[in-house]
Amino acid sequence: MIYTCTFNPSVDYVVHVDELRIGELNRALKTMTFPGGKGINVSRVLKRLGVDSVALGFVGGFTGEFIEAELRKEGIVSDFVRVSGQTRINVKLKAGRETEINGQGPSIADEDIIQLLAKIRTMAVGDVLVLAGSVPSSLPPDVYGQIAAEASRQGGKVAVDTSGPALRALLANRPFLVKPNHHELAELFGVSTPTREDIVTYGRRLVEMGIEHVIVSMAGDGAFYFSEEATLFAEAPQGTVKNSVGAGDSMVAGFLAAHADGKAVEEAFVCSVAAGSATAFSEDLCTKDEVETIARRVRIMRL
Ligand SMILES: Nc1ncnc2c1ncn2[C@@H]1O[C@H](COP(=O)(O)OP(=O)(O)O)[C@@H](O)[C@H]1O
Ligand SMILES: O=P(O)(O)OC[C@H]1O[C@](O)(COP(=O)(O)O)[C@@H](O)[C@@H]1O
Repeated sequence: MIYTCTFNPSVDYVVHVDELRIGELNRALKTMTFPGGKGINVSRVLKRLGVDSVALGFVGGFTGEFIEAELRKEGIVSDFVRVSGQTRINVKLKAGRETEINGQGPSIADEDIIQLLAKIRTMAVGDVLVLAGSVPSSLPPDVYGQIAAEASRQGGKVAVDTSGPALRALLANRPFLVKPNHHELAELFGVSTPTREDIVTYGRRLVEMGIEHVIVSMAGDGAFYFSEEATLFAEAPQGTVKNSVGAGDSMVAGFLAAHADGKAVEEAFVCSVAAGSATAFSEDLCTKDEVETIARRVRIMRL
């Protein structure tokens, strides 16, 4: 089974305006509301690709209830810990360019973490735990490390999509998959504007640190895959970007879905890139048909 864990879920409120006028009244052309947060997006894309998962994490308030209800509608099993605060609302402004305002999220108490750990203890050997998204500011950044260590004790494998201190703290646990974007990778190694050579150097360094699969996404500039056996590069498929929120999460789901299906890494990487771009070209997350259509256009280069 694949478990996704979102410490800081969100209701993603997408607002389209023709032009953003700061300091004035703006009227939206269109608004949309989605259950969000990185692990939740991974669960939603996995479902669309025909793979079941259980969504774990912390939810609270009416926004938390919205997320649970939306996942139920999509046939996704969730087993969240209910916290006393309210799940955040993240504003995604589309005014030609994309601007995001992500909320802080509720406080998580020690008892909430204990409840989550109890759920992790039910994982079986070979299960995958996806730890994705930011850690609420009330928690120490190494909290993901504790959760990852518990998953490993159960014989589970850990996939990671987070950034900053939380990502740094998790590397010691040798996750089976990490998917930073190029900015997150550069930050990890203290570089401000990474060249492609830097990305290859640091991607390979993560492999040397014991990480089995490393995917580095670069939005419209393509993506790299690194493992002990291979360094691969894929150009980003061409298309019109409608909403790139969740593109990175879709990459994680695309890779895991193909991997769960026993596909070779090249094919899993193609599925990952296709899922990322299919999401970027959609209002919501990608569908299976869109991923399959775009996958036919993805060309992999072995370096
Ligand atoms: N402008 C774009 N054109 C085509 N594909 C895109 C575009 N933006 C994102 N993608 C796809 O989504 C993937 C993840 O995007 P990225 O923005 O790097 O991730 P994150 O959301 O984690 O920052 C890319 O590797 C690519 O496949
Ligand atoms: O936990 P964070 O880093 O604040 O990110 C949360 C946001 O990221 C998303 O999961 C989208 O992530 P990506 O665009 O990186 O795939 C949104 O649904 C959510 O609003």
